[in-house]
Amino acid sequence: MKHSIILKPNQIFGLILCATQTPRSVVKSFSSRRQLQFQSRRASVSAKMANPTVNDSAKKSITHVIFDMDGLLLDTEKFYTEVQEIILSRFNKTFDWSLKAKMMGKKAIEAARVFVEETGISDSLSAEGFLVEREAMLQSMFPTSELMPGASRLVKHLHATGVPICVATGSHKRHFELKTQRHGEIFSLMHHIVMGDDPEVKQGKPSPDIFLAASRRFEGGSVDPSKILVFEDAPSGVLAAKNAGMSVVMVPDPRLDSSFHETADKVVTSLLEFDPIEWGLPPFTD
Ligand SMILES: O=P(O)(O)OC[C@H](O)CO
Ligand SMILES: [Mg+2]
Repeated sequence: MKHSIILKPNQIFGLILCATQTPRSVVKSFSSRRQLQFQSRRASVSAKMANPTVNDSAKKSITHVIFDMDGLLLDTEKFYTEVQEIILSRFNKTFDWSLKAKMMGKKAIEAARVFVEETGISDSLSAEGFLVEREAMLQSMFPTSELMPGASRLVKHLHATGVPICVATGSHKRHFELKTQRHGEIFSLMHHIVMGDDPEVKQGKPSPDIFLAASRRFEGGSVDPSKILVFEDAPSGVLAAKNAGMSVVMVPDPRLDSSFHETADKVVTSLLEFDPIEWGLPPFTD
């Protein structure tokens, strides 16, 4: 008897993109279904292709936590927005949140390609040229980075109660150093930090590379992704966590279209709103 598999158009597109961008992940995709979420219409992140929300018993099995950095622990997304607005104004164009949603969380060169192509300025400004142009502005802004509300409280709480924590950021090392120079106390509590220019991070978010690399570096070796809770602000980051088989709490900027919320297992307006009990983690005592 013949068997046939019928895929929807967006699933076919997702598989093609997986095959061209992340061959290692494609192998996993057929057993997990999650890879089908990898891409969507117009190569942007889609919240419509959402995973089912994790059930209560899965939530209670969380043992480890991974934090995103830009826009989640640190209020640094505003710097990227500002320099992109400045550069686009030279071309009499405006920057908006639909473009922001496609760029945020990604590795610099990957976000840069999205920027010049989506705005139609690639004939005048290359992705590499864009990165050079914005660099001086960013270097002056990053040292002023501030923590997001609730970041210090949550990181200190998890560390104090013995929950292993780490950071997985698309930001590369040079920028990481500038952004965190006033926040050594918080970042020193992390067991490890994986950055976008790490050799194990072949593809930026929404590839699962960075979260899987982070999961392998905890004390005692590789941690089962189903026991890991990720905190993210970006659509590409939420998708990366789901592609890695992890649970994810999203803390989105209120200007981000709410359709991007659907992929997350939980959405909170601020880290202050997060309740550890819901995930089987030690309760706050303050
Ligand atoms: O959100 P992060 O920490 O992965 O950083 C990604 C880029 O550096 C900024 O969008
Ligand atoms: Mg982020």
